[in-house]
Amino acid sequence: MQLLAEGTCEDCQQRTAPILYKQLVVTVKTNHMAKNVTLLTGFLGAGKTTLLNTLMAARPQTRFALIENEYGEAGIDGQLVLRPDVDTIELSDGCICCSLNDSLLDVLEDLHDRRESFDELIIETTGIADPANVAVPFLMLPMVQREFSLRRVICLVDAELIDDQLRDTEEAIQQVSFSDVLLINKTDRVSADYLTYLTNTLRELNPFAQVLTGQKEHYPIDELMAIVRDTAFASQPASFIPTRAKPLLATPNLPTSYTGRRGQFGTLPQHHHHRHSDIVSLSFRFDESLDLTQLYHRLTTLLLFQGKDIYRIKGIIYDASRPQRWIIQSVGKNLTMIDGVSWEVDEHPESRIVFIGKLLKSEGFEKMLRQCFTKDASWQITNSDISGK
Ligand SMILES: Nc1nc2c(ncn2[C@@H]2O[C@H](COP(=O)(O)OP(=O)(O)OP(=O)(O)O)[C@@H](O)[C@H]2O)c(=O)[nH]1
Repeated sequence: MQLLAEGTCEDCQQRTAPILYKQLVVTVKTNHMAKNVTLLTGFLGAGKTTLLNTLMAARPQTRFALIENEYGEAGIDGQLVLRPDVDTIELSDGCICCSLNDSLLDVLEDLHDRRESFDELIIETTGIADPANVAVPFLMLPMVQREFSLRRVICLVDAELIDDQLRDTEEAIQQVSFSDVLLINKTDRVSADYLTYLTNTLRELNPFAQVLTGQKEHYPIDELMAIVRDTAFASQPASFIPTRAKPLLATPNLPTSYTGRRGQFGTLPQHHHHRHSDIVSLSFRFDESLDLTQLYHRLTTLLLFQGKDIYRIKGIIYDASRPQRWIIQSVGKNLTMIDGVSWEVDEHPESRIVFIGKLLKSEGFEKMLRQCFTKDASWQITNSDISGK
């Protein structure tokens, strides 16, 4: 060990506090280099991508890397990210809290290899992810901790639907109870009294979280950013870590069975694998034109009669009678359709649509979509039962 009187950070060329041993200089340097990580969670359709776009637009100088996880096969979310310069890594057809946990480590290793190309990392989870499981590598693997500092877990909460979601799904409870910040979104859809009730309910469920409110285009970005920059999550004393995380962190004996993954960041214990009971995603992809008006009417009817079990519809639609792609979305019974960018001349237009809900069966959806095709559609169907992943 080399004795030093003082250190100079090679990255910022500023003098550090007097440091005695070279080992300590190394520690200071690695802390300096650790990339800040923000985990964005929240139930299906709560507004994660909407907030993400606002956050990134508000900080044009920051070079973001983004991990976009969606468990539908269709790969739609990446297309909804508005800043074209963002280094987006899409992990589709599974959830990084369980089936794709190893893939998350692979992506982190890859990002570490090109760490000079970005300043901060944002991870948008799927709407049914357990954020505690996504956080595990950042809290338990020393190699990951050294390179990535999980600063905050922000949970988007749909003001209108969260009450039902908390009643009906374990996933919504996990998300609310693990997060550091609960941002009640879509305040335009509820009354002020209801908002007060909701704030109290959420505070009871997670007394450690800061509760903020906001709506599309009016997010408390400064407040949110200040929180993101707050004390490193991983170094908080255990008493400040939300109750749900404690069993994970307090595991006295790590299981001896591992996934078998080989990589510089190590492996995760298998006991974090879990199932998303009953929630199914059906993904459809096809390259023939479909009638947008017809589709809109059929989806409206579908939501009217089956809305309770359909948590989310997302689609990018090709209608040959229109120059642009159309983005169709539903959350609860609210269906919206907006036009997106035009198809490029050399682009192969195709439609992708995903339905996510409780025990959905593909036959009915397939039949309905077939009825919306303008003519002779050739298409490909995939569906996946999340509970098996
Ligand atoms: N009325 C209203 N709608 C909103 C607000 N924020 C987002 N939305 C809409 O809610 C829908 C879902 O928003 P997203 O940002 O895609 O939600 P998400 O959480 O990323 O969705 P998933 O990734 O599928 O879980 C979109 O149609 C948004 O335009 C809001 O404050 N008010």
